[in-house]
Amino acid sequence: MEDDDDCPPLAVELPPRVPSPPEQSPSDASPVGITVITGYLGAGKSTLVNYILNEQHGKRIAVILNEFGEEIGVERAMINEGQGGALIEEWVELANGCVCCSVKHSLVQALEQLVQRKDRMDHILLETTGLADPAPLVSVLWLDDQLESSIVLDSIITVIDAKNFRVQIDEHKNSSSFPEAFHQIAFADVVILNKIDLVEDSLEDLEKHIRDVNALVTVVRSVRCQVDLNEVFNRQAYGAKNSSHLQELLDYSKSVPPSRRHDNSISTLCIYEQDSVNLAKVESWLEDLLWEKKSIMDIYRCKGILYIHDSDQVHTLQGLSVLMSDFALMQAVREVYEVVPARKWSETESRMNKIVVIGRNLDINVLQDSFSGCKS
Ligand SMILES: Nc1nc2c(ncn2[C@@H]2O[C@H](COP(=O)(O)OP(=O)(O)OP(=O)(O)O)[C@@H](O)[C@H]2O)c(=O)[nH]1
Repeated sequence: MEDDDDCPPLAVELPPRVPSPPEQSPSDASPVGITVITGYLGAGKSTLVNYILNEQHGKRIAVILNEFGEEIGVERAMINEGQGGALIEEWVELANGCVCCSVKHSLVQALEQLVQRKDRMDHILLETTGLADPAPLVSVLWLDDQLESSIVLDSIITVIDAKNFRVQIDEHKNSSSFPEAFHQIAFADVVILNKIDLVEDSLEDLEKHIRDVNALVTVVRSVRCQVDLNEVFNRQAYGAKNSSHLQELLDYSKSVPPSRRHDNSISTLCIYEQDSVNLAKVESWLEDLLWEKKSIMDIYRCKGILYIHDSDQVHTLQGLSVLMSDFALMQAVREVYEVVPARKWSETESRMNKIVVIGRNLDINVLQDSFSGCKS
């Protein structure tokens, strides 16, 4: 375990600009949305950040970068703060390792610094290093008690280099491993399929590979990450109130036929159950699924709608699996899931449970049967 006291300061606090607005307590206003930008080395993450900062969208953006020790300043130097475009209110760099592995405290500290002045920003972008596994990071942003109500995880965007992805798919076609990029796709709410100017063959085929991994993801094609910014801001991918969007996604995923894949590939499956379920049983099922790992299945993420016995509310479910080793500095992050009432069932809709599961070695029979055990 690292000793935090020996570390250099991890977050750089900049002096306030003049005139300083009145300090605001984090609970004073609505939470600030945060978008996590992930993607393989060189995919175009900095290009996306620069594009967002320089577009005329009227939002004041704060950016958090994470880099490894010797690189400090490199990423920052590559970011163009924008002239007449978005205003960057704060810069915070995180040193001493990757956000996802060991610097949870400094990330929370950095975010706390930002939210102290959240009246001066509308949105936060967090650009991760290329090899980052987004899961632990997402769980910190999503569920950390210290940050609760100050920030809200808006979405995860994974930038993919279309040309490189094509090569990776071809290389892994006959092997039992899968491209690292697949892992980042599994956690994404939006995939930006970037550098399409460098690809001559079918983009549909690439999109199909992406959707085979994650049937819930929105795919946007781009050159130099020039995307419609409505795809970036206010997606509320983790919002409990976003049940109608979730419903659309679930209905969409139903229409995606399961394709033939290697047994160990990452894929999406959907569980359906008509009968109402018991909330406590569902929670214990989720804990088994996400934490205990009793089977060979590796669940990365799940999302769904629940029909809870004795409740007139549609409940939404979001779950995330994070390896214990990722939590060297964290405690009590055992159950990384959330089940919350979202809205009343309408008279016309048929009540049922639908859960999309994204993971590796998925077995629909095991998932379906074990969930059926939650019936009330
Ligand atoms: N041809 C082409 N080049 C692009 C496109 N998008 C980005 N690039 C270039 O690709 C290179 C890498 O882009 P970056 O934005 O630095 O990628 P990154 O993901 O931030 O890279 P790391 O920080 O090293 O992980 C740069 O030289 C960009 O100019 C694109 O759509 N087409």
